[in-house]
Amino acid sequence: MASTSQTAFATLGAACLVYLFAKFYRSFAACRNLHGLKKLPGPRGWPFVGYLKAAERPAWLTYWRWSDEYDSDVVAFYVLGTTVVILNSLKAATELLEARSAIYSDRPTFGFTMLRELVGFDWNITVSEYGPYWRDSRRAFAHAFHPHAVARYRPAELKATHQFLRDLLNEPEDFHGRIRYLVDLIPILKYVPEWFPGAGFKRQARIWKKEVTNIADAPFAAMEACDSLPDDSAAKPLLERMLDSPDDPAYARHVLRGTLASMYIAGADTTTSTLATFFHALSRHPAVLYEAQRAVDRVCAGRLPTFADYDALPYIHALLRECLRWRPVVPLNFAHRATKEDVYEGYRIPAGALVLANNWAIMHDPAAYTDPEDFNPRRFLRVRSGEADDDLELDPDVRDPGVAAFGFGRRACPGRHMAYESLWIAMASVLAVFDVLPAEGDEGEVEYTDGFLSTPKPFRCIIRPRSAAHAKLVYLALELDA
Ligand code: HEM
Repeated sequence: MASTSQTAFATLGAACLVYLFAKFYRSFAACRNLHGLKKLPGPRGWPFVGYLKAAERPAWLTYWRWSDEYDSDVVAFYVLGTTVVILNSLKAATELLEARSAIYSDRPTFGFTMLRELVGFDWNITVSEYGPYWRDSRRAFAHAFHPHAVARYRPAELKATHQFLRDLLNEPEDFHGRIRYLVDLIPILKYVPEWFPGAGFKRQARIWKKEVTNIADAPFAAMEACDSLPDDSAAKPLLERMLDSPDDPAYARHVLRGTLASMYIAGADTTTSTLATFFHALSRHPAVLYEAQRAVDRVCAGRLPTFADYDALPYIHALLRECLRWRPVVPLNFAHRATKEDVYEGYRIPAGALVLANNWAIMHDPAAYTDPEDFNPRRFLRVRSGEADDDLELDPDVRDPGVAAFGFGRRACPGRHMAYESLWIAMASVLAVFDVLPAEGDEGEVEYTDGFLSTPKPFRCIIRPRSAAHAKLVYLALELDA
């Protein structure tokens, strides 16, 4: 006779099966035609479970191809009870994620339970639900990183850039290691100890939890240990804000701790990867290097660039835009979750659907960018009217890739202004001093990772000063900074 425990397990198992069947059936039924609305086109998969096949990698290219196959800029598939919607055009992404951001600003729970609950990652605003904690953390971010606030970090960015140039003079072959200096430019991270793990860590949940707690604690503890924070620290406005809200100091502390750590998690690899793309692109496109150097020389002959040159160097803005566009570090935008059922052009988007903008497709759209696979900063420039051929300005008719590179709506990247400015000064300064050339035997295309973030795999290039006089500019600038 079966034991009581066997019977209990069998009953429990049957109940689970019935529950799962009912859940899948409900979700499956939910994604069929309702109220006369059309069902989003896309691969169908199996009854109840849906499309279980892993998309051919990189996923953003596969999803983009589906737009041709199904003749629609919005495609969808259904997997284990969840509808995943891919937006392959800027029109669809802005219409849904920006214009209707009241509906599309949540993050998925599906797949994130482990991160949030088991690993204790719930303080990270990138994955946090659209609720009070997220709102408070975003407010804190806005306080430190709104477009006007970021100007306060410019002196620190300039000094750090000069030190970076010195490191490139001394150890040009270690440029991969050296571009990590950008992480220190996320200003509070000056107080983060060196052992601090990178965003790419991958271990089991048990080990993670300890590390994740460290990540959240380290910047905050380091900040608290400082008697007084310098003005160029992003933590300073955040701390002042916390002191301004004495109602619930423990909660304010919790928000601040999570906000500081989120800056590192979301800001480190994204920024350094864009700078690595800059070295990659320059080393493979000597004509662009030459043109960019000429543009810098015309404005800054005999000195290093500063932020006072920001408007006078449109070529550097074009170059930075092209780096963000050509090899986007977030090719498939982080998923937004629909909190309500919605209708887009007669198609039904069920509540709970995950909606992903295909940033790659938007930034390689041939209707917006001619020959999108070419690396060509000139696409963003036009000759200033009535001026000489080399007097260029940004062409307002060419779509700024920033509309997609930093995401959409209420979840759009809050660090974008700081990231943009620190990359701009780094690129202008490198061009003022260095030639960037392919290393012998390493002239081909560089491979990129195809995960959550797409970053260049290690590659070699030659970074050498344009002349002794150019190298001297770096030492002069360092003396002035001291
Ligand atoms: C080149 C550099 C960067 C790029 C390309 C980039 C791109 C992005 C993208 C595509 C998103 C997703 C937006 C969405 O879901 O719609 C995002 C989110 C985010 N980024 Fe950035 N980012 C960069 C640098 C930074 C920096 C320097 C910081 C911090 C100082 C930062 C902090 C964040 C945070 C906290 C989020 C999550 C926002 C939320 O969920 O509400 N990022 N970023």
